[in-house]
Amino acid sequence: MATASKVIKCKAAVAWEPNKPLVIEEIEVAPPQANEIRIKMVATGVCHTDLYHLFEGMHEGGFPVVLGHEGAGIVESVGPGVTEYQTGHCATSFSFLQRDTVIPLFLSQCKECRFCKNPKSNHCEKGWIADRQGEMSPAESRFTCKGKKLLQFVGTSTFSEYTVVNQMAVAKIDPAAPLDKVCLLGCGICTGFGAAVNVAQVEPGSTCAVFGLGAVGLAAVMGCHFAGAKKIIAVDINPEKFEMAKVFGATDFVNPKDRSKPISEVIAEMTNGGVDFSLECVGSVGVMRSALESCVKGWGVSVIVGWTDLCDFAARPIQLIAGRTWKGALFGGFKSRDGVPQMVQSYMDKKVKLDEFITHNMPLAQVNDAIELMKNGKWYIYILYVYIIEDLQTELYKDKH
Ligand SMILES: NC(=O)c1ccc[n+]([C@@H]2O[C@H](COP(=O)([O-])OP(=O)(O)OC[C@H]3O[C@@H](n4cnc5c(N)ncnc54)[C@H](O)[C@@H]3O)[C@@H](O)[C@H]2O)c1
Ligand SMILES: [Zn+2]
Ligand SMILES: [Zn+2]
Repeated sequence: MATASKVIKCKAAVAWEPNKPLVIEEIEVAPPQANEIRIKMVATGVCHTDLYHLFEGMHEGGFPVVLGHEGAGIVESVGPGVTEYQTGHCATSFSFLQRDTVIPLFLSQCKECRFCKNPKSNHCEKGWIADRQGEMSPAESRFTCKGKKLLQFVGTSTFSEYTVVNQMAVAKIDPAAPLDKVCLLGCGICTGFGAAVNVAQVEPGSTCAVFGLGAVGLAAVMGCHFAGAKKIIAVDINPEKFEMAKVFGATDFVNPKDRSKPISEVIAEMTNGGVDFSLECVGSVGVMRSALESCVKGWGVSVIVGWTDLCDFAARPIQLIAGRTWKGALFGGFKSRDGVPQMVQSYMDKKVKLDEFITHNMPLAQVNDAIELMKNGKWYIYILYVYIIEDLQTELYKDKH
């Protein structure tokens, strides 16, 4: 491969500092080192966690950084020690056909640590998250721009045409899967769906409430429906989200702004004392409490999915003594390298929806428009690296679309 072992110059959206628009820059991407894979990105989504880092997180050491962490791409080259991922050897433009298609992961699965070996957890202790959670990026990076090191957000950085990721954080997927859809499985969809199916373990015939209807919450609604819940109450302060929630299986809709009572009381009245399962997909400590209080005493389970590391949260001990369980879930409880290819398969088998989450297609150059749309609650945003797709569409996508 002509680019292997060489520094690649390409475009990336750089966040130089918090609260400022991203800047499209030419960056240098170093070749992969031992156990690393350099990936040519094809498509990426935007997740609220990117916005959280840019506008709210206050991670002083977290800039300059290349954001983006739910993408899909093609293996361009691999470093020493990488044997499971192929780059192909054909020099023609058709060489992409022979290369592995992959989804980079913010959560690693080394398959060797005690957490990876324990089926009860998906918290690998080898990835960046183990000791750099406060900064949201590993200390090392393969990116530079104008002589400065750029951090790789959560070890991935999908707002770049190329990125380098450790093989323990890369999922190899079905090469027939459309990358411009399955990229969404890199974060939000697995997070919400798995929180319902793997972590809450929603049961057939049960009642559920999902708070927050961004991509994560909509995926949680889809998970509740997949698991056979009979009543799924969708809660959001933006009523425009309800039509979309219906598509994924929501049966009832509550806008807290229309109610004078606490939402937990409204839900208790709708469900004879509270739901069996509730999921918080907002990232607000007040909503977390409300979701817990919306669960029925005795057996109700509430799962925290929304992300915030800036505040403490509170509840009365009696709420747990009364038999409720309060849990949290990272990446929907999926062991990442095992779970993502399985979810890709579920999409290919039409068991989970992805296309319905996509509201906008944009080139990387419009990344700031995408961020604005998401800030304004325009559902899910999806960025397409059109210039790369143009290269590939006659190869990868022929006869498939
Ligand atoms: N735990 C994990 O592994 C993980 C992974 C990815 C994302 N997240 C987090 O999940 C959360 C949701 O992500 P997203 O991309 O879907 O975000 P989003 O911004 O698209 O959606 C959030 C939704 O919550 C609604 N909302 C705001 N305040 C509300 C309130 N008081 N009551 C009800 N609804 C309210 C908004 O209108 C919006 O529809 C974020 O906090 C994100 O950081 C967690
Ligand atoms: Zn995310
Ligand atoms: Zn591990």
